Formats: sequence, structure tokens, C-alpha cells
Amino acid sequence: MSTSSTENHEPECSADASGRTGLSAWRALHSHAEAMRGVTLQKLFDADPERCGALALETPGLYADFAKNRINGETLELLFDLAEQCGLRQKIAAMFEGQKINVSEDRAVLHTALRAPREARILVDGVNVVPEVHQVLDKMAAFATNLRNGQWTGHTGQRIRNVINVGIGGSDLGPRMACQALRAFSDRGLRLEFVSNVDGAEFTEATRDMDPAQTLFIISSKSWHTLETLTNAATAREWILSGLGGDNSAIARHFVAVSTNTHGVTEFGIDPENMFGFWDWVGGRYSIDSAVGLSLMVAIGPENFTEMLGGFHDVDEHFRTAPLGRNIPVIMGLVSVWYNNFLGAASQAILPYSHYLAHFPAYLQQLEMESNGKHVTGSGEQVDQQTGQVIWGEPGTNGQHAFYQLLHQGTKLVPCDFIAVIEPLSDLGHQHDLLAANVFAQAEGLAFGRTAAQLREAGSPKDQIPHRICKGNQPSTTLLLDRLDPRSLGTLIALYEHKVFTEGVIWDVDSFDQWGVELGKLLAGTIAEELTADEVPSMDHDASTAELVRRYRSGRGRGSTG
Ligand SMILES: O=P(O)(O)OC[C@H]1O[C@H](O)[C@H](O)[C@@H](O)[C@@H]1O
Repeated sequence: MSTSSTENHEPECSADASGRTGLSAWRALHSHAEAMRGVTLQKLFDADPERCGALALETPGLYADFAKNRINGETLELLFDLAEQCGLRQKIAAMFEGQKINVSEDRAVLHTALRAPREARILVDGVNVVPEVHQVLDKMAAFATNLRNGQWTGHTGQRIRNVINVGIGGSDLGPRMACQALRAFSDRGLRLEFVSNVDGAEFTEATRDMDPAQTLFIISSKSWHTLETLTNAATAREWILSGLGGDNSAIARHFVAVSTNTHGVTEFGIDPENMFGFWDWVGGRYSIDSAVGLSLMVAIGPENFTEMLGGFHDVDEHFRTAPLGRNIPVIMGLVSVWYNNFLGAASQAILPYSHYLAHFPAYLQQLEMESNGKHVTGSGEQVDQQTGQVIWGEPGTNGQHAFYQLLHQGTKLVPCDFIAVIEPLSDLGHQHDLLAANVFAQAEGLAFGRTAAQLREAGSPKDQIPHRICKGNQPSTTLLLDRLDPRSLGTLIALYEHKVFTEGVIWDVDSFDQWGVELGKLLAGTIAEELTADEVPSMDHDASTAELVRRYRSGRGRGSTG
């Protein structure tokens, strides 16, 4: 197993005493990692009968079992030292106080204010933002209620039956994931669709067989500058207008907007009355509790949405006040740093055993990878260690029949998060028992494997034994929910938000900007012009890109030589 210093993309600067690797806790963790190298999960369990109790924590509705991680008491103590040396507690307080911790954009980071109770006071530039938050929530609730009870009708007076959220990234992944997660709590008379991709196939498929007279679009874009969303929004406007006789006044009954950009929304033709605002201190990937959650509120109703906010808020309070040693998201984040920076894990798997949580890994990809995939510190210095987690996953049991082979017998260290639910949401309780059996079995099998002796005892043919051995020692955390409902979904998401925050503090990065995304947008703008120009364009690309552009133009019947 390699340590972080052997990874491919080594930072250009060497580790120095001013970086994280110079901290005494960092160095102590490196030595400890050497000592832990030969210590298997089996040994850890054999050595400490109290281990399970010591490494499990609870918060209302959720039990977090960290016992199957390659850690012991000393690992945790050293990780807590590291957290202290990195100022984690002060940084948590700074976030909750509305300090401008998004340094590269000079913004406060206050998604926690989106779920603060009405009476709370949270200041940004001296202004209490909580009343505004609740004003928007109230406006969303009034709209969602009217849509759900049929008072809000389309241009022709028909009831709205289809709601399409048009947005991408943070303006799509959260509501898309949560609408699926909370389908059992949804109004089944409303069909919810999500269109994000600039690939017109998604719009075409979503609107196939839909009646424009019964369809409402929620155009969701924080900036109102995003190519994909503005393109799909324009397509949606055409689709509504051509379906409803070209009458522009239809727009008002079939479009609402979610944005911070009133000017852009008005220019598009949506009445600002039908716009739901939010603020620059809400990052896109942290925006599900803002007006970006409007499609979700329409689906599950305002009361359920409020319940979800309650789940978020419970975890906010836990994160803000619990000591590091009892703080679930802190431990999730620190354990993640342990694998990433000290044991050389290349990725982390998110394995929800709930089909309702099918989109949860994709949601966490943005949350984790856009937040912490950074190469400089908050002050713009090159980081001196590995940052970011590669997140991937699929719901169980499907993944078991696809990639778990690598988890059981491959050579890579892949820490896994299993998410399991006790109470079934369907009447098929016997199937739920099988689902639960599988999640517990996988975590057990990955941790403890199957030895040659066990295989011999079970009568395995001798020549197959090497092939059948599962070495075990593949670590995992299990998050066990009492049930999957709006409140526990809020709990779950908030745990990961704060886990990501914890990692970002340890890595000393700005977890709330995303400048890297800009480069692709810039290049795509140039190439889009080259692909569609009438005349063969003169291009300033590398040879490979230029050839791809030429071939595409040729395939589309456009001039390709010149
Ligand atoms: O909501 P929007 O302004 O349209 O942005 C949508 C998404 O696109 C950007 O490129 C960012 O990478 C995301 O963080 C953001 O959520």
C-alpha cells in the first residue's frame, strides 16, 4: 500500500514546515500509519471486546458504526490533535457566525442559515438573514400548496400535472436526489422530471407524451449564466409557446424561476413575482434547502420540507456543539483524511442499501469533489499533501453483482460507507429483510474476509483455495437509519456536508469555490463557434483537438479542410 507521497499528481512544491505536513500531529499520524500497517480489522476486534461500543455514535434516528475502520483509540486521538492544530473548532464557529470563509470569492458560507429556526439571528454584513430566508420559504410554501391543490392552473385553465426542474450541478443534483429519496412521501398525482444536460435527448425524453397545457417549468440557476440551463430553458419556452398557440402570456403560468439574478430572470421573460430568490452565501452544492429545493417542496409538500430542514438543523447543532470525540461528521471527515492521506486510499465508495437513495452517490460526488478538489490553500499557496476524495457508488444490492469483486479481492484500499435503513417503506417487508441481510453481510465480509482454513473446513477444492480467499481488512462505516423520511434525509445530507467541511479544514483549502469548472466552459465556448461556423475556422488548438473538431465538422456536413 502506498502512502500519499507516492501518488501520481504530486504537488509541485515539497512539504515544508508551514504546510499541513509540518504539523506535529501530521508527522505523528505518519508514524502511526506505519505502525498500523500490519494491524488488521480482525486483530483490532480480537484485541478489544469493547471496540464496537467505543466506536459507535448516535444522533436522533441514526446510528453511526465506525468499528469496522482501521483505527484504534490512538488513531482517533492523533486525528483529534490534527483537527485542533488545524483550528477545526474555530473554523466551525467562523462558518456558523457568517464569517467570510469562502476567501477566494470573499463570501460568507451560510447554508446552515437556510435551516435555522425563524427566531434565530445570523448576521451577514450586519444584517440578520434569517427573516429573508423564512420569507422565501413562505413564498415557496404558498406556491407549492397552490400547485398541489390545483389552484395554480396553466394558461388554458388546466391543472398542472407535470413539473420539470431545469438546472444543472447544484441546481439539479440535490432536488433530483431528494425527490427520488422521498418518493414515498410525494404527491403521486404530480409527475416530476429533471432536465440538466445540454444534450437535447434529456429534454426530448422528459417531455415526450407530456401535454404543455399541464406542464410547469422551474428554471433553476443561481447565476442565470449557465449554458446548459439557459439553453434548455429557451427550448422549454419554445415548447410551451408552440404547444399553446404562441401566446407569450402563457409564460407566466408555465414558468417560475429560482435564482439570485433578478435581471437575468426578467430578461428571460419570467415575472420577478414568480421568482424565488436566494443569496451569494449559499453555494450551489449546498443549496437544496434554499429555493433550489422548490421542485422537492412541490413533490413532498411544505410540511415534509420543513421536517427535512429540521433534520439538517439537528445535525448543524450537533456539529457546532458536540466535542470532537462525539461529533459524527467530524469523525467521518477525519477517518476519511486518515485513509486518503495516511493509508493511501485512492477513492471512497458510497453504498446506500435503499433504492430510494439511488442518486445519493452522484449528489455526494459534487458535494465532495467540487468542494475539496483543490490544489492551493485558502491563501493561494500550493498544498503540500493530497486533497479531495474520489467518490463513487451505486445502491446495494445491485453493486454486489458488479464491482464488489474488486472490493473483496482486489488490491486497492477502498473505504466504504454503507447506508442501511431499518424500517421498510414498502409492503414488501420480507424483501427489505433480505436487503438488510446483504448490507450487514457485505460489511462483515469485507472486514473479516474468508481464510484458507475456513475454506478447507467448508470443503473447497484445494486448487481453488487461493482463488477463493478473501483477505478482508477492507474498512467501512455503516450509517443505520431508523427509517428513510424527510427528517432523516436532512440528517444524512447534513452529516456529509459537515464531513466535507471537516476535510476541507484539514486540507486547508477553500471548500466553497469552484474555479476549476471555468476552464471547460471557456474552451467549450470557443469550440462551439468552431463547430458551427459556416466557414472553416482557423483554429488554435493542439493537434489532437483540432483533428477532432475537423472530423466532427466533416461528419456534420460542414467544411473541414482549409
Ligand atoms: O446554478 P447555476 O448558477 O446555474 O450553476 C450550476 C452549477 O454550475 C457550475 O458550473 C458549478 O460548477 C456548480 O457549482 C453549479 O452548481
